[in-house]
Order: sequence, then C-alpha cells, then structure tokens
Amino acid sequence: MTSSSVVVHRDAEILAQAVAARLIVRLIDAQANRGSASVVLTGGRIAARIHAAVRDSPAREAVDWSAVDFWWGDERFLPAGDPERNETQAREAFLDTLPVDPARVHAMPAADGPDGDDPEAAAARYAAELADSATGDLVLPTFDVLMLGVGEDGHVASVFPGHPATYDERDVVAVRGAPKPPPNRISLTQRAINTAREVWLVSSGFGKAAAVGLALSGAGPVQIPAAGVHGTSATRWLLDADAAVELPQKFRSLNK
Ligand SMILES: O=C1O[C@H](COP(=O)(O)O)[C@@H](O)[C@H](O)[C@H]1O
Repeated sequence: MTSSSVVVHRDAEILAQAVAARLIVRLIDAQANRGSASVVLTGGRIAARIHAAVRDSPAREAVDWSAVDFWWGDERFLPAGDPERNETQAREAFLDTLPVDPARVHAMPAADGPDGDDPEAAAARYAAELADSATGDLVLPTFDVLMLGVGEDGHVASVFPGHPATYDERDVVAVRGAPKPPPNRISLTQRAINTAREVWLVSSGFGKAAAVGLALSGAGPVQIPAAGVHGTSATRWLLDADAAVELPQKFRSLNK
C-alpha cells in the first residue's frame, strides 16, 4: 500500500527545517528497524538549506551517521571538487561535519575520474556500484528515502522533459545537452527512483509553482518528469507556500 501526501509550509526556511527533521526521524527509524539506513540526496537550492538544517539540528545526534549510505539522484558531470557539483555542495553543507563512513558516501563519478570525460562510462560505473550494494537478485539497494528537487520545467534529478532519460530502461544514464547548465550530467532514471521506499519532492518558490501544479494535475511523465516518480511506500510533496500557489483545488483545501 503506497500513500501520497502534499504538505505546504509557510516559507522556504520552515520547509527546510521541517524536511531536515523528517529526514532525521526517517534515518532513526530505519536504523531501529534494520541497523542501517540509505538515503538518496539531491542537489539545488532547497537541498542546500535542508543539509544545513540537518547539520545544525541537535537531533542529528540521534542518528548513527556511520551506518548511513549516501547516494545521489543526479550529478553535474564536472571535475571533483567543482563547486557546482551536487556532491561538493552536500559535503560542504553537512557531510564533512558529520561522523559518516567515507566508504558509505557513494558520490557519482566526476569528469576527471577513472572514466575521464565520458559520462556514459561514468553512469555505467555508478550502476555497478549500486548493484554491488544490492541484495539478492536486485540491481539496486533499497533506498529508505530519496529526495528530489523539482526544476522550473518539471525536471527531477537530471531527467528533463522530453529527454531520452524519460523513457530509458536503464537505472543510471548519462545526460547530454541538458537545458540547464552544465550540459553533461549523470542521473538515476524514473524507473530507478521509483524503487525507493519513500520519494520526497521538495520544492520552494514561485518559479516552481507551475511545474508542481502540472505534476499534481495528471501531467505525463515525459512532459513533466516530476509527475512520473513515486515511492513504493510513500510519495511526499513537501512545498513552501509560494511553490504551492498552483496546486489543484483538492490539495489546497487540505493545506489552508
Ligand atoms: O540542476 C539541478 O537542479 C535541480 C533543482 O535545483 P533548484 O536549485 O532549482 O532547486 C536539482 O534537484 C538537481 O539535483 C540539480 O542537479
């Protein structure tokens, strides 16, 4: 049984604080049930605020950070340490301040990594790393929570509207010619995203309102990739009030 919900917070700061609190509790519960936890991080502006809120929360002490696997939903295919890499931003915002196990921080390969400037080979390498962490016949580990930002155009991870990634049968793909810089990226596909127990779509600001509204109004997953993702147990839309201004009426009445 999968549940779907929309929660609207007053502003971006409250949204970031609330998502950080949710994330900490989710990790605590996963560790209580299974001894470890697995989270997929996203990039972007609201993610940076969530990461900082986790870092600054006293409740972070309740998580065994050495028993958390960190994965990424997408990466800007740039050299290691580039400030535009989602990995660099997450490390600086919170991972470098927490007692994580470096072997459990699974960054996507960089453009100066073992595959050089070849995003297809880098994507295949990340798929292999995921498969190595999977159990039984699975080719992906089971993610407890997978967070996504939502682009103004409705993209999630680096799955952009109308791009081949929207109908790719693989779990990890190289993206070339992305409409948002940089053009070369690596991304989980919607198919891979949809294996996570919980998928959280986090969105802030008026610029996201149209995409969020379309995604929750039945748009197709190629036109609006955010419309094509869900968790196996829960799908949560976590919004600030500005991102929620074009929500369909049925969601607005629940979030007055
Ligand atoms: O480029 C990307 O953009 C999206 C959204 O970022 P935002 O700053 O508009 O919130 C992000 O989710 C994705 O991970 C990132 O690579």
